[in-house]
Amino acid sequence: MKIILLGYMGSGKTTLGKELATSLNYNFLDLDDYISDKEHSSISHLFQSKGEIYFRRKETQYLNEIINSTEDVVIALGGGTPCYANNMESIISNPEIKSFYLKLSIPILAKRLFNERANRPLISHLNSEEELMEYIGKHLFERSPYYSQAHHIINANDKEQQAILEELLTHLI
Ligand SMILES: Nc1ncnc2c1ncn2[C@@H]1O[C@H](COP(=O)(O)OP(=O)(O)OP(=O)(O)O)[C@@H](O)[C@H]1O
Ligand SMILES: O=C(O)C1=C[C@@H](O)[C@@H](O)[C@H](O)C1
Ligand SMILES: [Mg+2]
Repeated sequence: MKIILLGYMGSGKTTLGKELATSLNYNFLDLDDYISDKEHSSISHLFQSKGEIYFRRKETQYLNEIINSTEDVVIALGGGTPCYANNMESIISNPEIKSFYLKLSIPILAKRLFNERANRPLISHLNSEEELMEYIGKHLFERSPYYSQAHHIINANDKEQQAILEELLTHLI
């Protein structure tokens, strides 16, 4: 089986994905790290040097490579992965995959991301938490229709990592 965590930047996909994989004794794969390794470049540098369209093409290519493999794995997607090409369709139509949307409110995401925005090329130029909140609000509005197609929607607001992990596990065992 493959378990996919998806959601906005900063929603905890990478952090939680590692924990979930350990609990299930599965391998863990972070799609952003996978792209960085394959392309020998950080995501920020890839955006700068080759542009977002190139990044999105590679993101879809590597997503398909991973989901068509045979191993049991927990996969943390990039924040935008579900919203490009036919990525969400590939995920929900595959009977081997269970997907989870980690849903968080705009103010919580903004608070979390403000100090971590440097490595996230879409938001690194924003100068205040208010500006970031405005950006996230608009962006989430566009992305929610994709995220909401996940098999399960997990309300992750104000929840400790352990509580979210336990909730995910109830859907898996
Ligand atoms: N349940 C939680 N409560 C509080 N903080 C959390 C929780 N889960 C993750 N975090 C923190 O939120 C930040 C973002 O988490 P993480 O990098 O896992 O998000 P992500 O969804 O993988 O983001 P991206 O899409 O940009 O890769 C980190 O600083 C992490 O420690
Ligand atoms: O939300 C997005 O579009 C992105 C999120 C990150 O995980 C990276 O995949 C990249 O910075 C783009
Ligand atoms: Mg991540």
